[in-house]
Amino acid sequence: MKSEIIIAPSILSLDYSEVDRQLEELMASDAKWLHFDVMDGHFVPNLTFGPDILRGFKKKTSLFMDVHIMVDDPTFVSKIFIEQGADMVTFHYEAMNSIEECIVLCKEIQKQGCKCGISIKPATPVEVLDSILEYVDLVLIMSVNPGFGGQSFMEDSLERIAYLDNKRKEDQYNYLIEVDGGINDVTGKKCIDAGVDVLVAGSYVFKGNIKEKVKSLQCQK
Ligand SMILES: O=C(CO)[C@H](O)[C@H](O)COP(=O)(O)O
Repeated sequence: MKSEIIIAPSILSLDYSEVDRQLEELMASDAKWLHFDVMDGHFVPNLTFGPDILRGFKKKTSLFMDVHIMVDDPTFVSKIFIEQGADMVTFHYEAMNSIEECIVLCKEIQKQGCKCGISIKPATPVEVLDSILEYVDLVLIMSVNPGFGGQSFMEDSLERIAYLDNKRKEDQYNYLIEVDGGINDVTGKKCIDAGVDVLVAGSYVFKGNIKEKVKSLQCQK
């Protein structure tokens, strides 16, 4: 069955001097999700948004709020973003002590009425996630080292995506596969062919005509 690819523009690359105009363009585009990169300056070497920013965006748009927390304390941070209306919270395997702890947090997030994703950095073997796959709503493959927009896509991410897609078919799991980092019309197509459902794109979407850029990423799988 064919399904539509979800495009999740990352507000990391949004031009904050043009925020109203860019948000209007986004809402007029085919993008259904908005991707929030929350960074604490410690888990990754960059510092970004707190929950007030999410609350502000919620007043302006009904786009699905996809919150990726790159922080040392996902238990605390997930809670405050859920309180402000996150629809999906994705935390990092590397920020937790064990996969068992990840499963506990995943269930806590879902109990709070929010969908839960798990993410891994490029250096982490994808197989570490095997035992959490039955619980999560989404798996996010980082195709750059997290921290900054504008980096080049790591091609070996395609094997990791294909692994998750095969596993999902074999074991009849329902999670979405998302990829983030260096996504454009060329790398995005490769990811779709490998089995991805959600493309996060920052600099590609926000540099140029937003509606056209989103459209160029959108195709059937
Ligand atoms: O999570 C991120 C960085 O850690 C960003 O979402 C990602 O890098 C998107 O930016 P770009 O599309 O410019 O690569």
